[in-house]
Amino acid sequence: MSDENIIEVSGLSHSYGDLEAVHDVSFSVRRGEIFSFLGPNGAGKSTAINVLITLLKIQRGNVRISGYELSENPQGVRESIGIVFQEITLDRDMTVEETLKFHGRLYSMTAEEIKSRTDELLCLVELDGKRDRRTKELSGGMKRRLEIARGLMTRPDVLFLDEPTIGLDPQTRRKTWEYLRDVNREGTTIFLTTHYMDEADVLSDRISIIDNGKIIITGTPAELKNNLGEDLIYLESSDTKCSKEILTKFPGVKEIKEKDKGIILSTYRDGTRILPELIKVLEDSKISIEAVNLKKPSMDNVFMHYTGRGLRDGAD
Ligand SMILES: Nc1ncnc2c1ncn2[C@@H]1O[C@H](COP(=O)(O)OP(=O)(O)OP(=O)(O)O)[C@@H](O)[C@H]1O
Repeated sequence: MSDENIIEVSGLSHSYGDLEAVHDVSFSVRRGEIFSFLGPNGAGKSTAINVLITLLKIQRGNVRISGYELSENPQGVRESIGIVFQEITLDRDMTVEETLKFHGRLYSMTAEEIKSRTDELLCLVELDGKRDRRTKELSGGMKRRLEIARGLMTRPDVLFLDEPTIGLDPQTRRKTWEYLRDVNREGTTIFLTTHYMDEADVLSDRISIIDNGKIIITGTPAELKNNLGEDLIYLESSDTKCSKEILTKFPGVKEIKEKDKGIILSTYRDGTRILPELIKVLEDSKISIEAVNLKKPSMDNVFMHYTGRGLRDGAD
């Protein structure tokens, strides 16, 4: 395993009877990154994550996490990971503090370690003031934060989260993203599955789009969007007609339309790269630029491009 990669997966497949839920999936996660599986319901995300966290027995392929080969040493893998499940799995009658302490004892942490880690994590997820509350009295967002804290009790190398913000309201989702970023800044690698495009987009260092059990493409959110090309550039200049004539034949420009006081260009390649070149060409022709706007494709466009269909954003 390369030191850089904390998770390495190659040729992973998993079937339920005749149904192949995960098909020949390969990817790696670098130490310290936030990596997401983005795909619709039924894409195979939970199946894949459940194999990685040792809940499902590996059928085909190789998985290496934190230096442990999953098929040879599932216990080693278990000890190096933390898990936050899709469903709330808290004991309703335990208090916030008891939840973390119980987890620490379960994993044979020393009393001293349990106390200091509990204090640290309750501060991190801002539940310090709720220590003595029973978990059944917490809001959905607080429960999720407590589960994240519990997953971090043993200082895992990697925290796995299956749909971390499912069922939460938009504001609580954003707050949860902030906590996850803080956790990541502390040095924990994060692997998550999501069907929310905005979640994958704003939170991840890299994303694998998964559909029908297969990884369609992997990249940073910017790479995935930039690769699509077809950015839209709005440009107002001192001479609209002349600008249009000059830019029609410009390499990378797909189409030009006049709009409002200027022109709109759609591009074949990354608009951030074409834009400075366009500006230079116009300025060389003594045309001055008065306004510019660049619109990048969204993750919706990316998903649509690679899978041929849409994935509802922000919906359950
Ligand atoms: N225990 C099971 N037995 C049989 N089929 C299953 C089982 N679990 C999942 N599947 C099927 O495997 C496929 C992948 O499901 P999986 O839950 O991995 O997808 P997902 O992307 O995580 O979706 P979701 O977010 O809805 O859980 C689906 O067709 C699903 O119906």
